[in-house]
Amino acid sequence: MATSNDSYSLPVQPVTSYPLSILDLFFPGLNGISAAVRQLQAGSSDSYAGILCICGMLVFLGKYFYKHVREVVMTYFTSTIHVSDSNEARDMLVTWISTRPFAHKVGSSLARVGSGRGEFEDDDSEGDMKKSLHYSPWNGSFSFWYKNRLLTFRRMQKDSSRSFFPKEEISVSCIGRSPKILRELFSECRMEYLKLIQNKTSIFEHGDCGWEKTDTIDIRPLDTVIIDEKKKTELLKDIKDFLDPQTRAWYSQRGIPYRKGYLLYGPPGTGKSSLSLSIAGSCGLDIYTLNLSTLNDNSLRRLFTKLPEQCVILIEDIDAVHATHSRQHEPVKADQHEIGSFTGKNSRGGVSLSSLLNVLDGVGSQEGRVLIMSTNHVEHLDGALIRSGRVDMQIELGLTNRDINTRLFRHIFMHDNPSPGGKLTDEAVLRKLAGEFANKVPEQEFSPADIQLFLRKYRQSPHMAVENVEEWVMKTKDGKRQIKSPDSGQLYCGVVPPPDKPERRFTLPAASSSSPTYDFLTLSQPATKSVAHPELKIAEAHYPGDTVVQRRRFLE
Ligand SMILES: Nc1ncnc2c1ncn2[C@@H]1O[C@H](COP(=O)(O)OP(=O)(O)OP(=O)(O)O)[C@@H](O)[C@H]1O
Repeated sequence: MATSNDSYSLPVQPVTSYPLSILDLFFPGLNGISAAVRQLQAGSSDSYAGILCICGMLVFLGKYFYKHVREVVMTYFTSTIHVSDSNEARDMLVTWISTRPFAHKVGSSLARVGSGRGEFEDDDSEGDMKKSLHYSPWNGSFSFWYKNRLLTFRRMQKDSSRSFFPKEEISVSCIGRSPKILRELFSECRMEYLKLIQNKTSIFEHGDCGWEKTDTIDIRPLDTVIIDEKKKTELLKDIKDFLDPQTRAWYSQRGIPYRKGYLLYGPPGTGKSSLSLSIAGSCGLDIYTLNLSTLNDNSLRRLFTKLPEQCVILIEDIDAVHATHSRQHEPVKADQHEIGSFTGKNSRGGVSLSSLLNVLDGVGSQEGRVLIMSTNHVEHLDGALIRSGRVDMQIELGLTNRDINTRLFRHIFMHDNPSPGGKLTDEAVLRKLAGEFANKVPEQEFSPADIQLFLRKYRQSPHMAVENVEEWVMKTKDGKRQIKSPDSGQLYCGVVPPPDKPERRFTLPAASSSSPTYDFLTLSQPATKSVAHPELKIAEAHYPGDTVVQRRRFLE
């Protein structure tokens, strides 16, 4: 009986060998395998079990061998360059890799709809822009030849359990201790990338880990922003002069902080954002947009320290946050100078005015940056925020006058816009029509956005635009006329519905509530002022008694 039992089970024999126990510390599981091998040697198992044991042993040792040899090779015989997820070096490398034929053949790819950060476009979607697919190598590694050297590209998803957005680890390695070939590769990636983003403006927003590029758009030519030419030229000259390398030396020799600040102010739709984008593009600078209401003092400081040497920082609607408001007209309460106190969204405490002033021109403030702040209410801003030194130039962008109306007309009906009756090539006709149009539009009544919206409707026919403008003026003025509120005596403005939509009423929420998306049109609650930007799909209301600006998207 005892004999038959022996043939089916491996009697566990005590393993007394000391050295193997110590080895088990380094190679967990090795003890068990060696015991099995010894039993096999002792002839206590059948031949299949023996083969299995040997295979298991080989796999086990092979795994350790490969891991350690790889570690040794990677440490002592290769060079690697890593790129950070949020840095543009990553975009340079992934763009280069993604556009090489070998990248199209890798087994694991990341697919994205829309132009991503360096993905190559699917051949099948060529010509069809709608939801075009883009691919790039993902979660794996592959080798490729570059200048007769074998390089390895690795792109892996990091453990993203603690982050909402998956992060990546990207590197390129080569055999040999010199990273020269890798630097040559990066240099080529950079050159190609610069060519690709030529005539483009990159837009960065802040996320969990600092700045992230969210978009790359074509540079908006300055002549498409129609404002007072003198102001535009003066602004452009001032920024170009500031960016001149000699200016930097001049500033440093005199101990003047090398920074610039501008304030653009005026009613909505007068071109503040458009001018900022266009100026940045014309000067070859990227735009970093700052949303103060999502930040606290620490995150604001961190973001400013991570800004590149030369860039535009854009803070739009700076008056929409309480901390920037003038302290002269109101008693100062503990929380009153905290951004975010209105929305209550910033549970971490918001940004204080002192911190904001500090990052703008304190000791640790970034040199070389161009700050552009925009506001609809310059009168609300704290004097400290816009004092000389912090803001070097204030530019008012106002409602249209005769000159602007004429130029807006000419801009829309430029020669390359064919009219239905043939090409509008006669400059004299265009000049005459523009003059007639401007005569019919009252000055200081409409924003350039209003005028542009009207002209776009008739973009095929300048004649029709001139014919219909008076009616539009009357209707629009009617809609904008001020109405006495029966309840509070506050004045507020009605809002004009888009021409193709029936008027609908909605109730503005109380200033403190966070209301969902809703249709806009006629106010049923008094507000000091309300404005709709049909083009931007936004309605905004300024409440009496406070300076909160409510902006809400309205439905299509
Ligand atoms: N001066 C202008 N020249 C050309 N287009 C303009 C001008 N002003 C406004 N527009 C057009 O109107 C739209 C809104 O403009 P923009 O966002 O620049 O205005 P804004 O002053 O920044 O408004 P807001 O104060 O609401 O942010 C854009 O499509 C822009 O092209």
